[in-house]
Amino acid sequence: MSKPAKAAVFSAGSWGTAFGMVLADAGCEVTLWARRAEVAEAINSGRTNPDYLPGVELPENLRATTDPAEAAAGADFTFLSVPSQTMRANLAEWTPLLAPETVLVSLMKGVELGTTMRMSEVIEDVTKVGVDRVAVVTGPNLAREIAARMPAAAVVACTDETVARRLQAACHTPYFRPYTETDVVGCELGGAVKNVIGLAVGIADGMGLGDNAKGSLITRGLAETARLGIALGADPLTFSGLAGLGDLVATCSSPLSRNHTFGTNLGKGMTLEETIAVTRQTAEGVKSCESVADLARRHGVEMPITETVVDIVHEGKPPVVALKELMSRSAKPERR
Ligand SMILES: NC(=O)c1ccc[n+]([C@@H]2O[C@H](COP(=O)([O-])OP(=O)(O)OC[C@H]3O[C@@H](n4cnc5c(N)ncnc54)[C@H](O)[C@@H]3O)[C@@H](O)[C@H]2O)c1
Ligand SMILES: O=P(O)(O)OC[C@H](O)CO
Repeated sequence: MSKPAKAAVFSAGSWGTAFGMVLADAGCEVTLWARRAEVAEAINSGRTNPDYLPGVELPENLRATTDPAEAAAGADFTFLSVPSQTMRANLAEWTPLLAPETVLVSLMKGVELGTTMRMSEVIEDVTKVGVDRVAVVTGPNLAREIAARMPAAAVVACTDETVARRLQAACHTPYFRPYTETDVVGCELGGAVKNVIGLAVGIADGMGLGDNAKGSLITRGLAETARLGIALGADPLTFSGLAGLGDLVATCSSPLSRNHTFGTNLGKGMTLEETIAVTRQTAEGVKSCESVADLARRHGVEMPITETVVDIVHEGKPPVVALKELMSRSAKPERR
């Protein structure tokens, strides 16, 4: 019998912990890196992470440490799950500690501000590891549902399909069904842009605009995601898969989505400051709406919903004004 794969997960937030459970259930030996000692202690002694996944009993083969070197040692796979905007600084610190042949896997759904890099690009840039050792896990995967072992499918993407297959085997459980992909660009853009569209749908829900508005935003949101993807060399079909439509539907329908909830609060009339104050976890779209809009402008791609989210979230434009402007844009064919 081959020995279990060793997995390091940085860090012990909602998704890092929930995905650590998936890996442990799939038979991996898992070490989570936690930023705070009390989180590591609660995981090791109480088999729980009360700050991020209250009420969830964690498996025995999942342990935690605050020592990044201990977490990284000998890992076949190193999973990265921190806020996208801190990834570069975090990884610069962890790079000297990484196991020599480890596959680096992004669990994150964001685009870096300033550079407009996707997370796999940031990983390659900081570690100098080749694309064939950098992978992505994405799809409709709300952490709380996964932690309750509710069924979900996902995509594991790497330009090297053999690596994607190894990763698939490492995280396949009776409730978590990963499919392989080689379109890393499309998978990452699907994940990052759905957070922005999730904010837009949340705003519409908060304003009480109804389900036709929701269906319209999801569909047109997917259209602008695909336009950006095509400009960046992604396969357009990726956006009708789990990383595109699948994740968009889960995010835009669920009260568990932090991005959707953030938008709903804004749509109900909370100020940005009030909304930030009641948001305890990472809502990536709040920052990534700016980097996605920047990326689109650099490539001459029109993303009106994304631009509208930037206007509301960062420019203080009232949602009713933004809605009027979005609806009165010049008429055009659906496909072009
Ligand atoms: N939660 C989900 O349902 C889910 C599902 C799929 C993907 N994701 C993605 O996973 C990534 C992480 O999200 P999350 O939900 O786990 O967020 P979270 O807010 O629950 O956890 C963030 C983690 O990052 C750590 N952290 C925060 N600032 C840090 C810093 N400066 N340096 C080091 N560590 C820091 C926190 O201690 C915490 O452990 C995001 O990109 C998100 O889009 C989340
Ligand atoms: O809670 P959100 O909005 O970050 O969404 C979580 C996952 O990305 C859904 O797949």
